[in-house]
Amino acid sequence: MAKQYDVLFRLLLLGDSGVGKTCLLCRFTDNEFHSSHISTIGVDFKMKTVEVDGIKVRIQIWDTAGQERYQTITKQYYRRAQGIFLVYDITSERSFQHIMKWASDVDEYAPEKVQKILIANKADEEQKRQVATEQGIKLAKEYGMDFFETSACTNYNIKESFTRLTELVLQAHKKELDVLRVSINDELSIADLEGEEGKGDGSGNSQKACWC
Ligand SMILES: Nc1nc2c(ncn2[C@@H]2O[C@H](COP(=O)(O)OP(=O)(O)OP(=O)(O)O)[C@@H](O)[C@H]2O)c(=O)[nH]1
Repeated sequence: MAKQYDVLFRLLLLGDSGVGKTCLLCRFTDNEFHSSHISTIGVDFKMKTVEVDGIKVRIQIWDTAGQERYQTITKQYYRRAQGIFLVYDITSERSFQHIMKWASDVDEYAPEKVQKILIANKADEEQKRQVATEQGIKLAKEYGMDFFETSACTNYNIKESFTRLTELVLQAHKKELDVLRVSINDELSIADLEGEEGKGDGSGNSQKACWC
């Protein structure tokens, strides 16, 4: 059977509850947006294949609950991630301040080699903005991360930010690409999936199977 992708990566979305992690994921994978907020319970995931520099990359994107009470569960997923989106909401100064806490958790629980980018979501809500673009740029610089303002609502910078993180992960794992290369038949064992594609985390924890 012809291979459908060359390499499989795991990316993780982190940030406070309500910053738009689920909407970013749904916009990227399904080009959908819904305006209601149903908090993710535990973790959920979606898959998408993208082509970067001629390499077909299957990305498994884990959407975590931003709520404090799920953090014991969500931290267990950090160590298996190759790339992490740290997401805040430009209309919430609080979500921006909390990026430092998310970043320190990543330092503690994620692999050293993990690639990170900073996402300032809800860029369409200019009239409600509490965090200036310059503040985001400055913070990203301090942490050595790339920075994107995005809008899941208007589809602004969504493909660009997911593609960029995928590129960074590919660069970081160049030497191991041969090891990571998988055939489609190996997908389930290599990915060590906890559920089937599109069925959330398989534990029944997922209330929101990406309705958005
Ligand atoms: N205006 C605007 N609203 C957005 C955007 N992205 C998400 N939202 C809204 O923000 C709310 C929260 O979005 P979610 O994606 O559910 O937030 P989350 O970060 O996944 O939240 P938790 O699952 O609780 O951690 C919803 O009402 C979305 O419609 C955006 O880019 N612009």
